[in-house]
Amino acid sequence: MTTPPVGIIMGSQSDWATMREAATLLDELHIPFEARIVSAHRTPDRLWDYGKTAVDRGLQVIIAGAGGAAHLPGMMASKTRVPVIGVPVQTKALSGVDSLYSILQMPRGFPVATMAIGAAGAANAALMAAGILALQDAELAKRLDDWRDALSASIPEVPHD
Ligand SMILES: Nc1c(C(=O)O)ncn1[C@@H]1O[C@H](COP(=O)(O)O)[C@@H](O)[C@H]1O
Repeated sequence: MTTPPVGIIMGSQSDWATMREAATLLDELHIPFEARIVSAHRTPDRLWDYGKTAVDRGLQVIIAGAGGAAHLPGMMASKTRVPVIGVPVQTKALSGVDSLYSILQMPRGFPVATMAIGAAGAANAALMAAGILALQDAELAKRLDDWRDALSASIPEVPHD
């Protein structure tokens, strides 16, 4: 089976409600992806394998969502040079600021491109992945440009009730 260019990974099934936004957008843009539950804390061997094989499998971008002590995106960035886009999942206790800071403050050398907290961040992660892939794919570039134009065109010039 051929590996899709994008891997969406998340720390728990409970993150899927957020990460589904990324999946929906990738679908809209006709970008193949795989979705997996991988946790640095709960399934460290799975994280290790996923990161170790990412380049050879042909993954081009990894979107990683996690909440709370959100070490998954950073650990994945430690294990593979495939670009990792991090999505801080909103938490009940600390509103996702915990997730945001856990993902954002990577030490020099192992970056994670960190999005905003929650569903909008997940959607933007997909658009960021699309932008990266579009550098090498003219047809995708056209679909992404059209998607952006359609969004701009949908924004009204004046407010209404
Ligand atoms: N942050 C991480 C990691 C990790 O970073 O490896 N693994 C699970 N989790 C997070 O724990 C939260 C609660 O998980 P449960 O809902 O399963 O209790 C989730 O948001 C998940 O991302």
